[in-house]
Amino acid sequence: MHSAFATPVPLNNHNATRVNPLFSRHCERPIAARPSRRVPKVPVATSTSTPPIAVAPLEAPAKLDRVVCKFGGSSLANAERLKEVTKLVFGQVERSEKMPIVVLSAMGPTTNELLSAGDRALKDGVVDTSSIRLRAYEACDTLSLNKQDLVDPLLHNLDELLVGIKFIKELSPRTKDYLVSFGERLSVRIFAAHLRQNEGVPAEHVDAYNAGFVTDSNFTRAELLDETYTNVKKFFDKYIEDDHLAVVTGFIAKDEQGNITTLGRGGSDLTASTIGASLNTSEVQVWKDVDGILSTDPRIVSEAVPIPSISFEEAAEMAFFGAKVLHPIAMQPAMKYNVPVRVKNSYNPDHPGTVIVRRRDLDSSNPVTAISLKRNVQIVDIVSTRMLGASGFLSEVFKCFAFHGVSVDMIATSEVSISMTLDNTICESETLLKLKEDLSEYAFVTLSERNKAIISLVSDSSRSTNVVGRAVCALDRAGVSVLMISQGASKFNISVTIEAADASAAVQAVHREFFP
Ligand SMILES: Nc1ncnc2c1ncn2[C@@H]1O[C@H](COP(=O)(O)OP(=O)(O)O)[C@@H](O)[C@H]1O
Ligand SMILES: N[C@@H](CC(=O)OP(=O)(O)O)C(=O)O
Repeated sequence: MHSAFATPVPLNNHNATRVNPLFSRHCERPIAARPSRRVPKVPVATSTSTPPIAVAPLEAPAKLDRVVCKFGGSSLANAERLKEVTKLVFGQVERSEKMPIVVLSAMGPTTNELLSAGDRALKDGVVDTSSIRLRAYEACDTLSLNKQDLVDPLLHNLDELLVGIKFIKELSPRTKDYLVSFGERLSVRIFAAHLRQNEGVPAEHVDAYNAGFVTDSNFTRAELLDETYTNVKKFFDKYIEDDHLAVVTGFIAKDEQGNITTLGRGGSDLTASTIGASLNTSEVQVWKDVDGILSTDPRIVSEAVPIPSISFEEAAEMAFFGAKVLHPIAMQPAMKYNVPVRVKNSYNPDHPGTVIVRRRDLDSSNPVTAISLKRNVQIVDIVSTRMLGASGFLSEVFKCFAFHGVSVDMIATSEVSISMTLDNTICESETLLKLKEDLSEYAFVTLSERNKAIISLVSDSSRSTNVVGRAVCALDRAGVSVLMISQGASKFNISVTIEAADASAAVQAVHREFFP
């Protein structure tokens, strides 16, 4: 992800900003400095949080009476699950007598298996697609579908690709995107054929790039180009007119040269919200294996509770700051066109789940909506007496980050130092070393180990009184040391950097405090 700092950011001493690069690539804007409240011994920051997004005017055009339903890998583990998903799709048809648009991810762990198969071909010279083939065959056999026509051509291409990787000994990001695209391309073919042959539904599979999904060439985390919206609208208008059911691949697209790209892990959520926004549908449903968005990661806190409703901004903050439940960018189109997103459980469809809507539609009294955790974080400390009273110093620092394409999550400044956190899952160590070398020309720079974590308390400004104090006390009682604190100017998010070793204990302690 790219830095938001192409525009110089003026900051005074003791002022700070946290940068959320969610929307950075197309939205380079100055970030206002805000006065901070200090907590002793800890660098404290106020920060802008998710940048404001233009929302649709109140008198927006009437909604299209259609639902986009996205089913993730966890809802599509096997043929039995596909049958359950069929019932959920029919539920939509019954409700509105209109065909929904269905977006599918790859079945179960297929994406991870494809990546492992690529690695094995590259490193061990072994071409093994057995687990992927087995899952696709099992689904076809159980649903009485003709696997020779339906999946064999794709599986044959996949084998050829892996043989190519084995011999050329190359697995570039471009090849990786082509490789993982087989997962979604297989699932939509199987599900559409099942709806057609077993249920008599006029269903067709659609590879998203044929529906107009076009991205830049930033393979493995490509960004959608603006024309996608008009392309997609044009493409689906025909399906809506004919009332046919489209089963669309999530996650994948093509760049302008015609190479297959992907939208980053979990990108099917973004495919669904982009279709919803393009057509201005009444709702986008994202079906998972949990009862909606929970107050925190249920794998860390088993008592995590479902959140009935949450704002777009809060959901975006949660996703950006580590909650794996939604793709970080998926809220962007839905927010822009005010399309409600409902997160539901395909294993417990009667549960209302979580609805993600505009802020003003919400009604909640808890000061904290949710807690998320981001691991693999690294702290950069930049110390220089040149900061004292000097204008332009920070702009030089941020230009360096922009030049190396490194984005920053949190920032805190004092008279002579800046501390920032970086997300290591998207930073090559080589890039960081070059950045450090450049920054060292005018400051003393230290780079911590990748052993930090950020806990983010997602909250709404009107409800966030004393959240910082309570969170810090809860951490203190749990014996967790705080390294940095940042509170967004929009107060959607209060973030605390800690040692990764303390991460689970910290989340549990803070969750106990706010969700007793
Ligand atoms: N705050 C949270 N709320 C709900 N689920 C969460 C949260 N944080 C992490 N998760 C995890 O996200 C998973 C669902 O996301 P994901 O696996 O991407 O679903 P899918 O593949 O179906 O799209 C859940 O099984 C849960 O373990
Ligand atoms: N299959 C892709 C895209 C995706 O969105 O998957 P899921 O919906 O299962 O999170 C992935 O695993 O990243």
